[in-house]
Amino acid sequence: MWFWIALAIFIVFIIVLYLLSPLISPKPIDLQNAHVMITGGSSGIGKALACQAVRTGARVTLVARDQVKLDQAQSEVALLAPGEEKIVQTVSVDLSADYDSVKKKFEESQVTFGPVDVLINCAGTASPGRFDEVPLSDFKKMIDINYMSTVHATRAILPGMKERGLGRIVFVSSQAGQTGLFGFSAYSASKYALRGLAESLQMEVKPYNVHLTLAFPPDTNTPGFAEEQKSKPEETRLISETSGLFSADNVANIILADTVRGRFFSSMGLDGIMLSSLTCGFSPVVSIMEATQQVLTMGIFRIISLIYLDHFDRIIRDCKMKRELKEGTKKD
Ligand SMILES: NC(=O)C1=CN([C@@H]2O[C@H](COP(=O)(O)OP(=O)(O)OC[C@H]3O[C@@H](n4cnc5c(N)ncnc54)[C@H](OP(=O)(O)O)[C@@H]3O)[C@@H](O)[C@H]2O)C=CC1
Ligand SMILES: CCCCCCCCCCCCCCCC(=O)[C@@H](N)CO
Repeated sequence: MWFWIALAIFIVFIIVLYLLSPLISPKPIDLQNAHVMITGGSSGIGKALACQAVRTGARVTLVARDQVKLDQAQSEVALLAPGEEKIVQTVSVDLSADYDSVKKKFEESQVTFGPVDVLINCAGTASPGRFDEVPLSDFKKMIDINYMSTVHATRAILPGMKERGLGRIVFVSSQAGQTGLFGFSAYSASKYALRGLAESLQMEVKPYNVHLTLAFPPDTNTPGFAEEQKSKPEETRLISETSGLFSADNVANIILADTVRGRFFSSMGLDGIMLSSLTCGFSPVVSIMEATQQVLTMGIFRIISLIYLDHFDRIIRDCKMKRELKEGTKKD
């Protein structure tokens, strides 16, 4: 009897929350004719995001350093929107270097395509390795490319969004920006930095109807991923593999859908969703449903995480043993 009363109260509670959700969720934005600027748009997840944005009717600016790769991506993406009108343009700039040139080039790109409605910060790179083997310069490189590029691009675009009282900004972090992992010391730190930035900034810009989305992809099949596989410690590879390998299209579709809805977290896959709930901390709330789910699942996800942590420790122990055995037989 009491069980059924409790269950009924719980169901009513969930229904009330569900009805209240629209009160705190931002209004979805319309991508039709919107100007979407994508850093890192010439490759991998960024290029897949550009394709998806164009399919939904947006005009897209691709930003990266290498003009050859940009031109190649531009023609690929433009094929998706047959017609006379130019819907893809490129900007070649090193986002990590000099803010003034980023600002100038971004201003020029808005003369032709209009003010940026959605800025997606996807430019980034990973150089995995053990803490004491990664070149010291790579620690700075990760901060410059993964973090400072995002600061520069966002700084150049945000004033316009605040003035118009409309905008979406995406930071592409990583699951390695939610938990530190073997071999990702330099990379993880730069991706965690994005979270601090996103939470601070979201609080500042919410009154201007600007919404941030922080995306946490797992391993994703891209040229960047193929490159990092070459130097990745075996431990890092095995640990990352638990979360699966996603296609760039799959990741891009989820990020874009969450951006349109103004969700703060964008995660993919079961592990990704569990990890986001577990590590939601003090992050902004945009949906009561999401908040309820976080509250109800946090404890159980912590228990599950202990099993994962133990599994990761075993991987690391086994790899160490295997290496020592190999070195031992070499000496003999
Ligand atoms: N692939 C994966 O497994 C995962 C990736 N991520 C993150 O997603 C993002 C995209 O990754 P992915 O698609 O694999 O990467 P790719 O290496 O395939 O593409 C990276 C893009 O960023 C651009 N870029 C790099 N540095 C700069 C710079 N200084 N200034 C301007 N543009 C730059 C590159 O162009 P150019 O070199 O010409 O400048 C390219 O367009 C990254 O931030 C990555 O950390 C997160 C989780 C998993
Ligand atoms: C309830 C708790 C669930 C816990 C699940 C934990 C799963 C951890 C797997 C982490 C995978 C990290 C991939 C990083 C990808 C990346 O950023 C690089 N490829 C860089 O390009």
